[in-house]
Amino acid sequence: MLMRKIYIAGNWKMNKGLQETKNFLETVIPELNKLKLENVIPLIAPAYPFLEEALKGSYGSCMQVSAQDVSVHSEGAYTGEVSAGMLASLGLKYCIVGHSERRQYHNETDATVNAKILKLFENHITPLVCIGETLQQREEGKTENVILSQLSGCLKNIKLLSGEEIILAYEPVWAIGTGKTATPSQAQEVHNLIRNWLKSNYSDKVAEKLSLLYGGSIKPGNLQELLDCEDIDGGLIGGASLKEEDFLEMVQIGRKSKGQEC
Ligand SMILES: O=C(CO)COP(=O)(O)O
Repeated sequence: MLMRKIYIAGNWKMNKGLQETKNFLETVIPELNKLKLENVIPLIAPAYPFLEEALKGSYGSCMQVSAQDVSVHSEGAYTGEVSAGMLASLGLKYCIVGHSERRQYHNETDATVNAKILKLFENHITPLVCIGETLQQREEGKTENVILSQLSGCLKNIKLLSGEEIILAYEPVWAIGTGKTATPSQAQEVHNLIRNWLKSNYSDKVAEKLSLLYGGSIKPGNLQELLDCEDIDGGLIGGASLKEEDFLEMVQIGRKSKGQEC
């Protein structure tokens, strides 16, 4: 029996406006409603202005909606920022934090990510925390050190008991939007490292239950081989999640993987 939840999570980044968000949901939701999805959770992360529309359009279905980021602050004079409390007031249950694009273009550090996780916890929102090494770090043989340091920095003083309080995504920066996917064995190696770190730093239970997604140039054609890896529990998908038919195909692949009933 499958132990962990499998997420097919679309990070839409700065793509899709209001009408495109509506169109996506009008196509995808009726199809999702026909499926028996036990442990597979379809999720989309639209831009802030369309979260409410996405929540409305997904209401009553298994589709989950996530924000792409959150402020480290609770309220006040922070022009352009959106707090975890504001997201919670919409009824939002998930939020991505620490994406490499936030780290690269907005100078976010592991300490920033840590502060954001705490704010999300206070507001009962599940953080989807991204970590991953750059090409240079991989070529210099630093992948393991980088991943372990990101884990301890992002999860500093974060209490995990069930393992379902948080989702982690391993996204090698060199595989994002480049068409270069990590090979299943490269991805599995890092996922196994993360799973073992969770065992040592939390518990067997947390390591067993925590969903660990892979992200970076996933598409319908390569998702199955990634999901075949023991420690990969779904995908955080950029470009390929924007097309309705690809998203649905990837949900189907998730549903059929890991001995899932279908
Ligand atoms: O950054 C990603 C998801 O968060 C991955 O993006 P791509 O799937 O477009 O490579």
